Amino acid sequence: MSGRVAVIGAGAWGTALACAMARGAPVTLWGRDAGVVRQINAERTNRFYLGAAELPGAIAATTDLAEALDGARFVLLAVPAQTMRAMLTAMVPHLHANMVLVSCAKGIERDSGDLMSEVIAETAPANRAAVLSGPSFAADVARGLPTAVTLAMADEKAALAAAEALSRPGLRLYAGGDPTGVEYGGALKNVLAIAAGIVAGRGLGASAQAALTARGFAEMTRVAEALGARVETLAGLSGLGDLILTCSSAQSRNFAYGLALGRGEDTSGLKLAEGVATAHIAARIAGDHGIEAPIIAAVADILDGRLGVDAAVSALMARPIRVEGQ
Ligand SMILES: NC(=O)c1ccc[n+]([C@@H]2O[C@H](COP(=O)([O-])OP(=O)(O)OC[C@H]3O[C@@H](n4cnc5c(N)ncnc54)[C@H](O)[C@@H]3O)[C@@H](O)[C@H]2O)c1
Ligand SMILES: O=P(O)(O)OC[C@H](O)CO
Repeated sequence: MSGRVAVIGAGAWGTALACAMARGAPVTLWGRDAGVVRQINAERTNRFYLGAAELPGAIAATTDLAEALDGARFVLLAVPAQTMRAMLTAMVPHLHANMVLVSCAKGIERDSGDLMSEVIAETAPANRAAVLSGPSFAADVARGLPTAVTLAMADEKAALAAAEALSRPGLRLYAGGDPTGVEYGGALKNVLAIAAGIVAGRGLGASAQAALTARGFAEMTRVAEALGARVETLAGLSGLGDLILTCSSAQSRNFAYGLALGRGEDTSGLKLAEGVATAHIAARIAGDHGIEAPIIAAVADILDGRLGVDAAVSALMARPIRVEGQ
């Protein structure tokens, strides 16, 4: 399976993915902001989102959706999760049934509780859906640093063909047949990274941060498994791999958001932290299914202003003693 690639969304992740894809073939990059598109084409930079990184000449940026999608075999969707449905709806008139739509966003739709693959299935039912997720900072991928992520589709053989077609020097794709697990891994790690940032910002120590990450992994696995994911998927790149990355680095915008919360700083004006929009719906889904997810619930309560950081930490430490792994 080979073919031209279109990337939708000229923010940090879309531009970084376009850089990687351009190492194999020409790529079109759609952005909604004419100034950003002009800068990419004329100056080979996207300063607001990627600083001074030099972008390859093989990227053709455009604000015209029809032009971006024309002749594309793979369409990489790199817009925020909460805008995915509107984006796809605008794309529908320009789609052909042979295009594979690859969600590269990490989040759960706030109003519906839908995963991005479900949003694709609902808005573009004639197209095959794939999800791409794993430990990958845009700045690293744009520079061509070694990165490995998972591409999952319901049909694992199709996923393998797509992973082969989209792997590039520096960007290695593993194939998977469990899109649900890959998506819950990517979405929930953002919520847990906010929690890890809070712990760091409050100065609670490296031991607490490690404990939070390990218990967060248990929680993420429990939630995803109850919703149909395979446990081994969560132990892979898109679960554990991404959790380790984002729970340990202030380069993560979700961690940075939590850091500010923990320090009592203003969070307005910070860059996109997808976990903020996902926390509440993730906590609700867990509650509706009777799944214990105390860290996710605490993050939702803190973000909604129902609970202070110190009270949340005390409540987590005071939970009944239980057997680990149950
Ligand atoms: N940045 C990363 O390192 C990274 C890595 C992996 C996955 N992701 C995921 O990719 C997704 C996008 O993140 P990002 O880092 O590119 O965010 P970003 O804030 O850097 O860029 C978002 C882009 O989406 C555009 N956008 C915003 N609202 C839109 C709308 N209503 N319609 C169309 N376009 C809209 C913005 O103009 C911008 O170009 C997120 O789900 C994120 O979790 C990001
Ligand atoms: O900056 P974050 O927190 O959105 O994390 C970026 C990527 O998801 C890391 O894999």
